Amino acid sequence: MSHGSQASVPWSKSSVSPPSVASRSSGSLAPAGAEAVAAIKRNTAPAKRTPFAHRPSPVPTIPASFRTRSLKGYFTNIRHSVRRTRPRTVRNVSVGAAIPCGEQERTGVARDRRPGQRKAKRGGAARARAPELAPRAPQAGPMRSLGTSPLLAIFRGFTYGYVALFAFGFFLPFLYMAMSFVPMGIMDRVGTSRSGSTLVTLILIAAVVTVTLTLIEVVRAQVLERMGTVIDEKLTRICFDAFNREKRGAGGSPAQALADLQTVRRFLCGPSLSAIVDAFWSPLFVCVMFAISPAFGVLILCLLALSGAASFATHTLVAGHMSHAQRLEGEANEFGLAVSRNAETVRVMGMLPFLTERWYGLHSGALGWRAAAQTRAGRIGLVPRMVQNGQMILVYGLGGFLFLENLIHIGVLFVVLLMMMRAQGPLQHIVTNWNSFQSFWLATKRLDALLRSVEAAPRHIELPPPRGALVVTRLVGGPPEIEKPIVNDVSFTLQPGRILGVVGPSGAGKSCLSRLLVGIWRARRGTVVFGEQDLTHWNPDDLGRHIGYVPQDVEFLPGTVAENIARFDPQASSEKILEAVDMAGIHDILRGLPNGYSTRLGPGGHTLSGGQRQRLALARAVYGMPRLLVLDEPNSNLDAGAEQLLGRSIQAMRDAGSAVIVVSHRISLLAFCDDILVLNEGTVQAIGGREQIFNRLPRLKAAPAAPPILDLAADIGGSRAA
Ligand SMILES: Nc1ncnc2c1ncn2[C@@H]1O[C@H](COP(=O)(O)OP(=O)(O)OP(=O)(O)O)[C@@H](O)[C@H]1O
Repeated sequence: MSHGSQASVPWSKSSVSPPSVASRSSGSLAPAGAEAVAAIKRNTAPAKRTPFAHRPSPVPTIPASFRTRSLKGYFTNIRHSVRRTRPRTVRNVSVGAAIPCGEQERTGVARDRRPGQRKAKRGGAARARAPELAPRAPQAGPMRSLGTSPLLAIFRGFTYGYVALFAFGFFLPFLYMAMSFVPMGIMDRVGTSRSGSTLVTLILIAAVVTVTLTLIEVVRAQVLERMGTVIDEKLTRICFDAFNREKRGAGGSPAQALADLQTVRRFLCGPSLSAIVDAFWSPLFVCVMFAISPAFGVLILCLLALSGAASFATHTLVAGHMSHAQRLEGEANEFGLAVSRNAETVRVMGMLPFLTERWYGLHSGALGWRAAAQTRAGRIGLVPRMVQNGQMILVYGLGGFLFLENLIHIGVLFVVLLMMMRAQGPLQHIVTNWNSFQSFWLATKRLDALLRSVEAAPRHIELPPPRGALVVTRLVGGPPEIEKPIVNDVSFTLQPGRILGVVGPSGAGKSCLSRLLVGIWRARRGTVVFGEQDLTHWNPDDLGRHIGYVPQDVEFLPGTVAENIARFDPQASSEKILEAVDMAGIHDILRGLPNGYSTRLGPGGHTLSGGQRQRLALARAVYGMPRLLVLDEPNSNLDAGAEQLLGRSIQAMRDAGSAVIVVSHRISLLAFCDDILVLNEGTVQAIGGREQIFNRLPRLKAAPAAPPILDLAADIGGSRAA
């Protein structure tokens, strides 16, 4: 049986003829694909819109007024400061990082391009020369120099906004003071003169002050909220993008980066910042108290010192307990998530009781440390709390004594109480929320490290589409987290229009080699040159469009089948998606899905079988007809018929001029390969043409040219038909 014959698999759900991959090379769609295109076009309105394109749900977007003038005068400052900072921020933060912010900076750096946008001129000198890399000045180490901190550069954009907040903070104390004098006036003037008009005047003054205070507080909260939104908008995509690229020493996870961003945003735009601003004016209230009577001044200073010392002692003495608790909480959460991920296996093998105990051990450990911390903090805070609860008595007692000594007027006590609250309030907030200040500082350090790592990334110039061989020279590499390289001294050249099969025993390093070839890991030594350019010269997003990759463990992202095939490209055309489907020969799978191309995948979506996942992953890999296709065990879950389709797909890709690498344990797939590389313990044991290797290695030679199971399947089909 020839390889080109169609596979008929009697037990498959639909006996759809595999698409005619031969017609692909002529540029026309295969019949099945053409039908589907026609069907899609019939059901599509407006005509220009692709049915696969992501349709955004009507979620509220950031109001334009957040970036434009909405509250005249004050907001003008913020808007100007943001606009003035934008170029600097872009230069500092996102150069070379290929951040998909949609802004094409004029830095000469290759940015994300939408499909359809033209690349630089093909061929010529650009192709022949190695690209000029313009490395940035190294900026290792988090928060090494505040002056060069990219995060600070972003915050600097809000200088005027923060100055305005500070100015608000200047007026507020006077308004609070004015408020505090009103009850004193009522007691003093109205009490002695019994004048109704004086009372009305004082109440009117109080009303005006109250309205002004409330307005200022509301405006201040709104200003902070809007600044927070702008900070978020400027940083969210950078953080998400940077963390999902290489982890350049920043540590953590994407979720951590976004959580850090939330922490920074909440701090800078929440009550903590207002407390800092207000705290600047606390000395003014203390001075007023000193002016009323030095005794009150000393009292407030003593109270402040006591509460500060208690908070410092609490934070210092429970820090160890809290860090133990947090570590165990993290471990318990991770363990719990791992158990949930493997819930079926856990249940079926009766592991749940043991795992519950293990998880509870971690969880109760965390609880224990927290309880110990709380007990200790409670003991330390006992005296300050008592003093705080009794401070009114202290003020009244001291005030009564001073009144008896004729040193103060009794009505002054209202002023003193209010001044005390205002002086203590912000400082109290800072000390009681010291944890949020610490979290802010740590989150800032991590974000700064992340942004510096983005800055330190090499710049990439736009390269023409790769044409030419994949040349691997003395490649050494492996997982970055382990010191010893897995792949050692591997060299080979793969011309376009060839299929290389990589075989070897389990653990030989085949998957590691695949990862190095597609650029997931960087080579420690040696080079991988693709289309006359070293892989490291490419902007990863540009390179990705020329590479198709099917990993060993296939995962799909939350989205429709079509979106997953189109790699979530919002500009994907129906034709391109169908071309990929056609090339991978998965029409039968699509017909079996509840909503065809619109079936949702990922968590909560439709569950595909292992074989279906691999075939769909192949469609995603061949989307856009990449020049290099690397398939890591793409047939491990396939039946013989599907394996035949896979073989035909890779041959079609080869015929279209792609270089194809197939890692496989199954010898049957090697029949479709032109060359074979045998890997063992990370090194090349043999490499050459298929027949040559078959002749050298008896076990491979024993493999038939076509898988026998296919004949068997055909026989079964034939006997059934008869
Ligand atoms: N991320 C990683 N971290 C640490 N070690 C790894 C990592 N990935 C692979 N290894 C190690 O590298 C070696 C080669 O693994 P690799 O997955 O490349 O083997 P393979 O030839 O693909 O095996 P198989 O055919 O079983 O998939 C193994 O010993 C494995 O433990």
